[in-house]
Amino acid sequence: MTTSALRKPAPRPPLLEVSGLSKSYGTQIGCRDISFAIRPGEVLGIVGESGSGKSTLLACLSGRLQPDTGSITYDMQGRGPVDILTLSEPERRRLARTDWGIVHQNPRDGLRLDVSAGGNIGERPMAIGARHYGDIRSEAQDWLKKVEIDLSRTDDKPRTFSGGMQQRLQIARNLVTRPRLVFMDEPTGGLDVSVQARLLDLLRGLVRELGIAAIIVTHDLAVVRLLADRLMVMQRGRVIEEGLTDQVLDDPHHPYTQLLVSSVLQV
Ligand SMILES: Nc1ncnc2c1ncn2[C@@H]1O[C@H](COP(=O)(O)OP(=O)(O)OP(=O)(O)O)[C@@H](O)[C@H]1O
Repeated sequence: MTTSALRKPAPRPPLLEVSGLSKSYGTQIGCRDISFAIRPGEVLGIVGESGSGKSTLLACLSGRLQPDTGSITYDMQGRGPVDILTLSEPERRRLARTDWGIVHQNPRDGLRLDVSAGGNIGERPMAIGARHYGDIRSEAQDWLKKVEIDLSRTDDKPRTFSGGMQQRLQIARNLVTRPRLVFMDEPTGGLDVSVQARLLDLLRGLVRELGIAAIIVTHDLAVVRLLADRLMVMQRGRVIEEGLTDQVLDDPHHPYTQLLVSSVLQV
């Protein structure tokens, strides 16, 4: 056997690596000294009470907010790891269109309400070069089926949809181009409990099927229990506990995480 046959393949670099990220609003801490890495296909949950810095962190990661310090390195296809804070605005927008998805808590923030449901899904493939109308429409309809929206609604505008349908459409719009990383901000927030459960099942199936990495911000432990491989718990802008989701939830070490877990169990 040659020595090269014995050599182990080099470990794949993280898809996203965050180091020492901080953001303040004047004297108010948004998030402070956050570091973590996420690998391809991995789902990271971020939980914490209101005001703990989850949205600030997510906005910095997805390029919507400029952090004060720290670095965010993303493994770009065909280019390798780049610090996204050094990308030009057009480069960052292109990355957001091709490699990333962003699922907002309020689906109306992530949909074009006056464009048909099919058009909402077809826009992303078109933005990256798809031109054949028949193919785009049939792909849009495949996705409507996947997210359980009746095909008779293809040409209807999402403003005529229920909240749950709008959220499912937003998910289809984001996943149609098979992004490698999806940012989700309270994806089931504002929905009825029964609608939430179905949506969570659907999301879990899609994320696993497509092997997408995701960062999910929520205050709902049921969401992370079902979707996240790993969990970070935030309080007052800092990460106070992290680890495998089941480990953190079944054996929380930090008093705040213990409180969070026990308050859910008491409900
Ligand atoms: N635009 C802003 N200007 C000033 N302070 C802000 C701003 N946005 C957030 N903050 C402050 O930063 C801290 C973190 O807020 P952030 O919205 O990131 O928390 P969160 O965990 O996402 O809360 P929620 O779950 O309520 O959305 C809070 O103290 C908040 O008041």
